[in-house]
Amino acid sequence: MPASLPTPAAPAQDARRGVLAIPAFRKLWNSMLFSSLGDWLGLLATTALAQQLSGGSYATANFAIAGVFIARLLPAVFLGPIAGVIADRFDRRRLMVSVDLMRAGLYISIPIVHTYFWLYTAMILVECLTLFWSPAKEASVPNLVPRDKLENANQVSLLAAYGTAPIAAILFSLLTLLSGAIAAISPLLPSNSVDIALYINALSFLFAAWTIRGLKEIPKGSASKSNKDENVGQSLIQGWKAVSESKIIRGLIIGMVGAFSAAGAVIGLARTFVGDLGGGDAAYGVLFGSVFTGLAIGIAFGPKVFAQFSRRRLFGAALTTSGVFLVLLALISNLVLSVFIVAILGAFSGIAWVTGFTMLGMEVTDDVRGRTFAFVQSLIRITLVAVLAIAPIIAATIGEHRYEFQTIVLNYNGAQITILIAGLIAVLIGSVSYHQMKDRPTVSLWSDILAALQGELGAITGAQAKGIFIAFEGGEGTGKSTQSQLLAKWLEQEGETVVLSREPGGTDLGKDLRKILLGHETGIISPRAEALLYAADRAHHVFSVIRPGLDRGDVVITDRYFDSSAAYQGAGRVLNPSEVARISRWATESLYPTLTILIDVPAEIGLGRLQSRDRLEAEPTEFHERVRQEFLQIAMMDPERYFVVDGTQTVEEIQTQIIARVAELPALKRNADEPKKKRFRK
Ligand SMILES: Nc1ncnc2c1ncn2[C@@H]1O[C@H](COP(=O)(O)OP(=O)(O)OP(=O)(O)O)[C@@H](O)[C@H]1O
Ligand SMILES: Cc1cn([C@H]2C[C@H](O)[C@@H](COP(=O)(O)O)O2)c(=O)[nH]c1=O
Repeated sequence: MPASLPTPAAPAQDARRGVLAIPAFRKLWNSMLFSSLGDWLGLLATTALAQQLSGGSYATANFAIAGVFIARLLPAVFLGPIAGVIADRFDRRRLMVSVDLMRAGLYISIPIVHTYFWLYTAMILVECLTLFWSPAKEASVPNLVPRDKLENANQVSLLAAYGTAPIAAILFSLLTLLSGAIAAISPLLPSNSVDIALYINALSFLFAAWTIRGLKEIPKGSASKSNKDENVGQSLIQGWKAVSESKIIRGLIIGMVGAFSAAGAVIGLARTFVGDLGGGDAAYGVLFGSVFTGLAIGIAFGPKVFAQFSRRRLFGAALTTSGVFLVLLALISNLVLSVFIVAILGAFSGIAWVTGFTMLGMEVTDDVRGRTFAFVQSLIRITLVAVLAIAPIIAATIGEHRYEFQTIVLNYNGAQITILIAGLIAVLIGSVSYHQMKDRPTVSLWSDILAALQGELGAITGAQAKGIFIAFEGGEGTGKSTQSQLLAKWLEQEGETVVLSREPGGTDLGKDLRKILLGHETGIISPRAEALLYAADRAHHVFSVIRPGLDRGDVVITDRYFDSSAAYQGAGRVLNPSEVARISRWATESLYPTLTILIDVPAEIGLGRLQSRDRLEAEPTEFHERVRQEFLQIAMMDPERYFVVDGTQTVEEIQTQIIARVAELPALKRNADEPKKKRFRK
């Protein structure tokens, strides 16, 4: 126990506003906001233009739209990694201003030239330029924002990048509806909504150039060298080597690639799909906007709504649900319903997206995390290009079909059928992912969803810690103290710094609470008061011993933690274990152990090993048997985080099994020294 209390982390509530309060960053953010809005508008306009230029041919329209997406993605596949290195060699502010001016010029030229050739050429050039702009921007942010606000800066940057998509969609739809009125104001103004959108896009880049020009805070000269000098091929090979060892990561990547394939099919076919349903550019804008609105809702609220749900299950389940809605989208030929369906589809895709990336960050160890992300991103780009190229070919090959059943006439065109196939593939991949990563095999998905919505047991939501946190749990006399001491010794021999503590009583305050809680002289305490006293001990233990130890990178072992409360005060005292667990989650700010070792012994045997009995140990055997069953239930819910060991074996046998399990933990020094072995949680 440290002599003085650690300084608590500052509450993060105001952090997002904080970063935008920095004037230089706010200026850069404003420019990002406008150029992202313009960019989305440009994307909608160029796809609509591609369709206009097709002259009404179904096949040509599909290929033309796909061409726009491919033109936008292809440069990133080949030029992405090199562009970062080149950008680092130039003065960042000048580079960004020049790129913005050139992008503006290119967007102005598209409606003037008005040919397919120039549309694609301009798109490729814009993308190439953006590949130089983005690393220059990334490198500039740390110059404008203090280190501790970098994460918030990333959050608000993402908000600018994706949050503007639905606004652009609304704007595009409005432009389509108001283009006639705009042209009536003056003959000099363009009458075509696509042209207007492209000019607005150009203006947004001019605004960005003007803003960045005034950002004197960006230091002159070239940026420091980034670590992006691996090409896509190398990144793929290195990344695959790193991830191929883990079933979970494989499941995750299969799922993410599946999600992006389905998304690619929808994006690539959306314009023709809308056309098939009788909609025009305005409807396309609305549909596009509702996907992104759904996506934003999924990203923002999904993790909160499903906070108590196993992330692994959530990922597969969300992906499968998106697939189901994709199938519905293809089958229901109704434009209005489609808008709602794509919003829900987008929300579940958003949940899968955010859960997938969060898990990737959590499941992969620090030394290979960057590489794994680079691998996944390269794979996603390649998948998107492939799907955007293949989906329209399939749609065009299927062509337009009309089915008549007596009085009912059904029109199913290539776009719908391709979306249907994409939906079925998403359902299939989602189910594979779900089964690859499924935890808690004995708990049904439905009961898990219900429990999660009620805020029950089971999820891993706490902030990431640097060190390793191991908890020992079990009934009385099961051998927790014996085994935790033996494990601490073994870990120290392995070169780890170990903090061995216990509950109740791991702090000075806790020692006093322990006396109250376990002393016979205390007599009967109300079960709720008892639960709160244990929670108070735990809150202070986490705050002053466990968290600081983990922040230092130590291995923290605790003899009992929050499952004891769910078992003793919940099942033992017959309170609701879920409610008791909720108090513990609040007390610990959802700090979950990396691994919980449950030593299981029939209550009678454990009690028989004790020399004397304290206030709780003195409870009847039935009380302790309820406690034992609750522990077993909790462990069954999350078999990957719990290791249940039969405590009736000899001390040595138990110790060998515990060491074998702990030795697998990827964050142990011994595993970091042997990078080829056991890098991931299995
Ligand atoms: N595997 C075992 N077989 C037989 N006896 C054991 C075994 N492990 C521990 N013991 C003995 O049982 C008693 C209780 O062990 P220990 O204190 O390690 O258990 P505990 O789970 O921490 O108990 P409590 O919950 O009461 O603190 C001790 O006398 C210990 O020597
Ligand atoms: C943490 C915790 C503990 N208890 C009970 C379980 C035991 O009877 C004692 C602790 O004694 P030990 O010898 O240190 O195992 O307290 C509980 O009822 N609730 C809890 O949260």
